[in-house]
Amino acid sequence: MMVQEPGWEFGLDTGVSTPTLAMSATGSLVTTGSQDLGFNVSSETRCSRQDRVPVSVLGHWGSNRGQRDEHPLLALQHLYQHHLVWSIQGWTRPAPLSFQRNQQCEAQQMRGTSIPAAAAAPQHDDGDDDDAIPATFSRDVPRWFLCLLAHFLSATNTTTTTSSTTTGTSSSTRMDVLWTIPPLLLLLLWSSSTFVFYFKKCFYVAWMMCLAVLAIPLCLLKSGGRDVENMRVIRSLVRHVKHLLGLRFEVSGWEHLQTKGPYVIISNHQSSLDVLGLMEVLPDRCTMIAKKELIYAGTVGITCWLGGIVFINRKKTSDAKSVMAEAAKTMLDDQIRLWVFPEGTRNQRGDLLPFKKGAFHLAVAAQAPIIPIVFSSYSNFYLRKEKQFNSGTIRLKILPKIDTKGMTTEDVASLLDKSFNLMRSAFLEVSDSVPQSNGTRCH
Ligand SMILES: CCCCCCCCCCCCCCC(=O)SCCNC(=O)CCNC(=O)[C@H](O)C(C)(C)COP(=O)(O)OP(=O)(O)OC[C@H]1O[C@@H](n2cnc3c(N)ncnc32)[C@H](O)[C@@H]1OP(=O)(O)O
Ligand SMILES: CCCCCCCC/C=C\CCCCCCCC(=O)OC[C@@H](O)COP(=O)(O)O
Repeated sequence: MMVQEPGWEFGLDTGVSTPTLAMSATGSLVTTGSQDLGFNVSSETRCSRQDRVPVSVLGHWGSNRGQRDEHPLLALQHLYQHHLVWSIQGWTRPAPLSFQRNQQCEAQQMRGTSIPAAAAAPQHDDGDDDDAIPATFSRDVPRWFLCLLAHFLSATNTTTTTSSTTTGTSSSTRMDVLWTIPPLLLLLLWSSSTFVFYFKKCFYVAWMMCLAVLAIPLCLLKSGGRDVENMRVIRSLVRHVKHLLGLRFEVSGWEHLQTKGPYVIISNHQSSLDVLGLMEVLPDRCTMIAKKELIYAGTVGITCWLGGIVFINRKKTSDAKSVMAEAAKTMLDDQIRLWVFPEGTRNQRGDLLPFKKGAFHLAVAAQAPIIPIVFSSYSNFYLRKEKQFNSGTIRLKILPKIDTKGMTTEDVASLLDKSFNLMRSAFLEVSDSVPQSNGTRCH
């Protein structure tokens, strides 16, 4: 029996230095039910390199390797991995195309006229192992993505078309689409580091939001409202997230956190991922100073509020100063520790930003010691510009406390300088020795 599935028609724009693949879901992918995947290329494809050339891809799923009911994705994967992507890359090389795979393609069985005859397909064998994935494969995400999108579009088209006629066919196709999603994600995760980057980032935010949904009632049950003790709940909820993102922490200097009473922790700030390291070492009765915008971060914002986080308006120094003066009093009254990011913003430039003065005023006002904590550079696993988010190790170095007893506002500048210099050399030291995700050392 000949089964017809909607399919794709690909156009390869060869007029630009990096060819892009355009596609539409208007073509037909015809399954013959009796042969291996077949490809077909129109004759004009081979001559008009400057034009948008239609490349019709014919294939079938169902009878590949004798399995009529093989899941479409397997056939699709087969198609992408071993034929389509390879062939399209082949197009960009001086060698002739290699849309060969199935010379027996039964073009005459195809529906519609937009798909050219099989006889026109160039039958070039470049001698490479068909199963070998090209080196540029993983960097070709957009093409991959378009291919996969084409599959979705065509499957959706089928759903729409068939649903008006047969409800049974419609629901089975819809099931096909649903079943395609998880392996599709796996395929993209396996093939594209850019996709991994966005996926991990979105996952991180979404997961934290979900955890916060859980944290809100737990905090309310624990303390009945806003309380620094809620940080214990938040800490235990967040601690596993590092595993989900493939991150490891190596902490040194635990003994320096054994200090009794209130203190001010200062640390460098590279990304929102710092929250994971922060929760790794967060002492009891410790909360943070954060920008006020964070309170609007949905469930995370509410959780931050419940955890007693002190929100400051960075744009209004006078407001921020009075909030911090108030915080110094609360520190002493309620025996609270405060974590401040003295850089005042996220920074991933491979060095520390000059410190703001608030944390040092705070410590002096409360006559509380400062405990610096340094996070090693994330550049061995996380590069925002390059869209890289691999697995990696983060070193956390807890430095000895710096006493502020007897200090006044006059001493703030020198206290800041001393802290900055200590943290900067610790940052360079821990970042230098941190293992790369590929096993080498970061320099
Ligand atoms: C289940 C899932 C739930 C997940 C929950 C996750 C929870 C974790 C949350 C983690 C939160 C992390 C948040 C991180 C951030 O938001 S970082 C950004 C916010 N933080 C900061 O900005 C802190 C650092 N900034 C400062 O300290 C600044 O000094 C500030 C107070 C903001 C003022 O800013 P600015 O004017 O730009 O800075 P200056 O340092 O130049 O100060 C100007 C003059 O003011 C004097 N000053 C500053 N502070 C004080 C003070 N406290 N008391 C008195 N005077 C002060 C300072 O000396 C300057 O004057 P002079 O130049 O010395 O005359
Ligand atoms: C309505 C919903 C809006 C959703 C917003 C997403 C909220 C983020 C959710 C989960 C992330 C988990 C931890 C959040 C804590 C991040 C704190 C942070 O890193 O803030 C950045 C701030 O230090 C400096 O900001 P800038 O670098 O100056 O900018």
